[in-house]
Amino acid sequence: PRTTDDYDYANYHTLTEINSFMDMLVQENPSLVSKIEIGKSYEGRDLYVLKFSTGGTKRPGIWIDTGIHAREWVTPASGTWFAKKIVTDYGRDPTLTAILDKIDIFLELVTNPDGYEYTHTSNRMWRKTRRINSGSSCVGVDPNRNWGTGYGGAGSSSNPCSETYRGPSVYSEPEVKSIVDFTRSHGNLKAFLTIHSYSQMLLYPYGDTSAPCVDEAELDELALKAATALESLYGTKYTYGSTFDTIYQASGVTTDWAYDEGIKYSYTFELRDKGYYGFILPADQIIPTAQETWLALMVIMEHTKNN
Ligand SMILES: O=C(NO)N[C@@H](Cc1ccccc1)C(=O)O
Ligand SMILES: [Zn+2]
Repeated sequence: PRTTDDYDYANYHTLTEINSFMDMLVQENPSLVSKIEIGKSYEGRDLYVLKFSTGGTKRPGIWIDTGIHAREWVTPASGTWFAKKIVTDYGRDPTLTAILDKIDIFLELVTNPDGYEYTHTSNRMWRKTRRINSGSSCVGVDPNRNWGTGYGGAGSSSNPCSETYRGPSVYSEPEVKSIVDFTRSHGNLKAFLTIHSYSQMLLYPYGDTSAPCVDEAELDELALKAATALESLYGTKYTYGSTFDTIYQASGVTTDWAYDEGIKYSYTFELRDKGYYGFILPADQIIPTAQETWLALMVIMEHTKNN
């Protein structure tokens, strides 16, 4: 495709195609979109973040990442649609325009590029990074067990062959450490949204413990509003709650870390479906999934702007 208008949002794309989408989007919208490199993956690929900003300095920011788990293809596909939606709606949709006039949005589309590439070339069901684990024939670290809060807890594994292997040390994965460093140097993120699939859930801290987080009441009420908005489009039903209560114990996870960094509005989305297709969601569900999820994201971003 020569422009982001004729990019095929209704299909899955390679890393190369997603990278060229980002470059086209920046070229077409130079006053709104820029591309930041926050680091390199284990295998040396660039870790790119799209920044959507209408100006200012040190404005509050909202972080969204997709594709942290390699096989969860509907998430970078949805993220690409989100990116196009933002540039299309700015100046047209009053709610989105009001958000972007006050807050920056940071969107990392392919958060685990080594793993994503591997799902295209070798193993569609790959989840983890592609770190070579010394002393083991098993490859990869679970980037959703490598974060600081709760690192090493019962909801993660010390076995390199496990799909929830926590890694040799906290923040060992450059894909994770790059986000940690970016977040801390930015210092003014107000929401942290990490997008996974599948299960149709909206999860807030904590995953590592059953203990409620300080802001549980507010996060729960906001999750209800977001899930209700999502369901309003196509009737897709989400469950919501703390990770520990809603899905299972998980330690060293993104959302717990972000919350403990002081980013109150920290959620994990688990997109479609509930297991019928699972990670292999048909491409004809990409746009409906993105559209309904966007309604939930708008609720959370609006609340973040107003609080
Ligand atoms: O990989 C997935 N979903 O995509 N399962 C998530 C479940 C989850 C979600 C949020 C926080 C902790 C755990 C996982 O990392 O085990
Ligand atoms: Zn996942």
